[in-house]
Amino acid sequence: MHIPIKNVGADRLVDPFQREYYYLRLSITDVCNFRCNYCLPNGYQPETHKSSFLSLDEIRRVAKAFAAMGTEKVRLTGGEPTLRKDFLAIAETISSIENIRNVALTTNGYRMARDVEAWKKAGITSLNVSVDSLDPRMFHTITGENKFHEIMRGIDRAFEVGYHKVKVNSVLMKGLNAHEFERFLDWVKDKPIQMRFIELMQTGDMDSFFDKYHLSGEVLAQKLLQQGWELQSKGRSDGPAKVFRHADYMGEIGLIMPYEKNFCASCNRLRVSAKGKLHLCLFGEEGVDLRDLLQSDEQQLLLQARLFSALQGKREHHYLHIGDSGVRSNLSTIGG
Ligand SMILES: Nc1nc2c(ncn2[C@@H]2O[C@H](COP(=O)(O)OP(=O)(O)OP(=O)(O)O)[C@@H](O)[C@H]2O)c(=O)[nH]1
Ligand SMILES: C[S@@+](CC[C@H](N)C(=O)[O-])C[C@H]1O[C@@H](n2cnc3c(N)ncnc32)[C@H](O)[C@@H]1O
Ligand code: SF4
Ligand code: SF4
Repeated sequence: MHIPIKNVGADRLVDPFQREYYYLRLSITDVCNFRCNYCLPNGYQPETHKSSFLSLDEIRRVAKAFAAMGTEKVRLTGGEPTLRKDFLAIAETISSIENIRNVALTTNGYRMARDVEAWKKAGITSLNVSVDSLDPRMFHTITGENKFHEIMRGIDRAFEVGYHKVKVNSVLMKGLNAHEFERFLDWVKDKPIQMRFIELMQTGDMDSFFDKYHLSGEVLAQKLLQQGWELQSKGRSDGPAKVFRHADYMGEIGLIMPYEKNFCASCNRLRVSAKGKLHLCLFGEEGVDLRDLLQSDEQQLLLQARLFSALQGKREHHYLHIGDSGVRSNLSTIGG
């Protein structure tokens, strides 16, 4: 069956609130080798009746359909995306798709020192690496892995192979790593690093963890403003961080504050899980299966029509402020 896309208005990804989607967060595996206490405290647990993760061809088809509808940036995430054996082929494939200008990666950095040069050659244009602490022991406590020095070597290596900027993610938690805030600021004084502090988000797997460790990003924003940091404006395919700059610092600071009022007003991103479900929001719904329309190149227009029609059901915002994280038990199955 042929669906005339133009006639159903499905050529751009626009939702009922007139938000347009330029940014696809594509999870390519649920598997992870870390055990971050806020994400997978017991490590990745393989499913007994597991369906496989999207193949390279399926990934190419989904990215092509999004690109045809205005997507200009694809972020590879997971689980730990770099654990996939065909990771380089995935990066190369996506970076060769017309209209995709930015192929970004979010990683725990485990393979970075060894592989970052190959990532660059394969077309990864920007790197976000998670570093929850600058203290090797605290890093181990939070992530379950004693890999701090290796990750730091990976960041140095990224600059050596030609990345001009690296973004570093840290979930700041009360009584754990929150006291490192100033230390992180000092760390980026002479480095082209955008240091991002992510507010802990409540997920279904958490019981008292959230109440015990959650730290409001608003407090950090006030501190930055008092210290002379200035808020910068954003581009249309930028993520949700509020970015601050300071004349005395080479690095930047980004604050990701999902509990802030109006956080979702500028939502510009959609997600596809490693098993091929479209998720309209990081929180909330079960997802819309796309896999049956990823089996041949000829299905692209049908796929686009499904994407557009699903998008019309997108909610205006998440319901985290009333403690509702929907079906999301942790963020590793959707890539954050
Ligand atoms: N609540 C919420 N959190 C998000 C959203 N997008 C990203 N995040 C969180 O922001 C954190 C950092 O995300 P990254 O994968 O580094 O990417 P990003 O900051 O969105 O993207 P860039 O601006 O391209 O660097 C992760 O913990 C995500 O879970 C979103 O739409 N909603
Ligand atoms: C799910 S991970 C996937 C990519 C990669 N494994 C990594 O850690 O960078 C993406 C981001 O989500 C963040 N994250 C995971 N669970 C979170 C939570 N409950 N609250 C806030 N951020 C979270 C992580 O810190 C990481 O920066
Ligand atoms: S945050 Fe990333 S590295 Fe840590 S457990 Fe989750 S998926 Fe793995
Ligand atoms: S929580 Fe949902 S609606 Fe809000 S910014 Fe994130 S993906 Fe968009």
